[in-house]
Amino acid sequence: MGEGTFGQVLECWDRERKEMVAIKIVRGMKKYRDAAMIEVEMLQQLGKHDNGGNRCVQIRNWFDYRNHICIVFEKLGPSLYDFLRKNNYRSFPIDLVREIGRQLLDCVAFMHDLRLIHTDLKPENILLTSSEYVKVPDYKVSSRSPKDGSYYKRIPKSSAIKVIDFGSTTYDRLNQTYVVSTRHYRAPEVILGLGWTYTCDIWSVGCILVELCSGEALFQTHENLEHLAMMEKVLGPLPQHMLKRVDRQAEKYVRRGRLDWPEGASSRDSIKAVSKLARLPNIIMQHVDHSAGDLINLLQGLLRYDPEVRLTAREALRHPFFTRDHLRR
Ligand SMILES: Nc1ncnc2c1ncn2[C@@H]1O[C@H](COP(=O)(O)OP(=O)(O)OP(=O)(O)O)[C@@H](O)[C@H]1O
Repeated sequence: MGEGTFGQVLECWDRERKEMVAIKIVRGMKKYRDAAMIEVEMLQQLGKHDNGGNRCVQIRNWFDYRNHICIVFEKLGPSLYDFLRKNNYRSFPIDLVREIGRQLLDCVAFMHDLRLIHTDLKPENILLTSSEYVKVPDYKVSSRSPKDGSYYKRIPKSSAIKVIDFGSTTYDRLNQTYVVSTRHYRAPEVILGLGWTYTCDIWSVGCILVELCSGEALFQTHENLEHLAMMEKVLGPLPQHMLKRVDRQAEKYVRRGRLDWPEGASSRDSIKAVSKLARLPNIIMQHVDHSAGDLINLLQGLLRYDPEVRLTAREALRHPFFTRDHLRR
């Protein structure tokens, strides 16, 4: 069902419970075994508190087989990333983004209440609970080639999702500075070495929601300076007080109190990639017809540079994007 640096996930038949399950078979090396045992502990901790078990993937069991830790999970459907990819990176309808966003923030709020930080939220780690989908006509097809079957786009039948991959989940400790998150979803305070906490998950949620609306990752980059420049293009200048406190590693990205851009760029292509990005409201308005105003306002709260004033998961859940009566409009 999936593969990664950790090992493989296989679809299996549980003969005792008579159900399909997903078993993560972890590589035999010590560092992967250790990480797997932390994941088991986190999953058990989450499972104990997750009433109804519909936020995080449920662990059924685990065992050690020929030096491989094997974790047995309930079987879920495709990841949001797999779904987008098979759909030729076509965006999700806004009402689906809202339902997914609500569940994702509910899961993050639940984890944060338990003093846990996921640190690796991304579309690959959010699974639809069902693989079923419907095909609907795609009205935005004109600019795309129809050879990939693209007169239709897929919409999941159910919006139900669960979060997976608790291998990097950690308890909150003051001022952790090691690098976390997968690049595209990494918060500015992590890149700048300013120390991070719960709100690094909130930044990732902001990036994920934009991606679901547009179909493409917001910050497609592999370099720190280019990444920060992309953030400034989409969200405006980084605050002075953050640039002043950067650590030794990140000093090279700052000159005279501002980002060393475009002077420090590694290539012309890099400058081009940054300059072709639009401001956040424009990105959203290109893809969303209704509720764009509410969504933009929510995203501006989730993607605040200063982690101290970034929305918490509970605050985000109270935002009008989620609470307004959308059916009555
Ligand atoms: N319960 C499940 N049901 C269905 N598919 C699953 C399940 N758990 C994992 N998968 C699939 O296996 C993939 C890898 O699983 P997971 O993310 O837990 O491993 P990982 O250690 O995070 O791998 P990496 O860090 O390299 O991404 C997932 O992206 C998903 O496609």
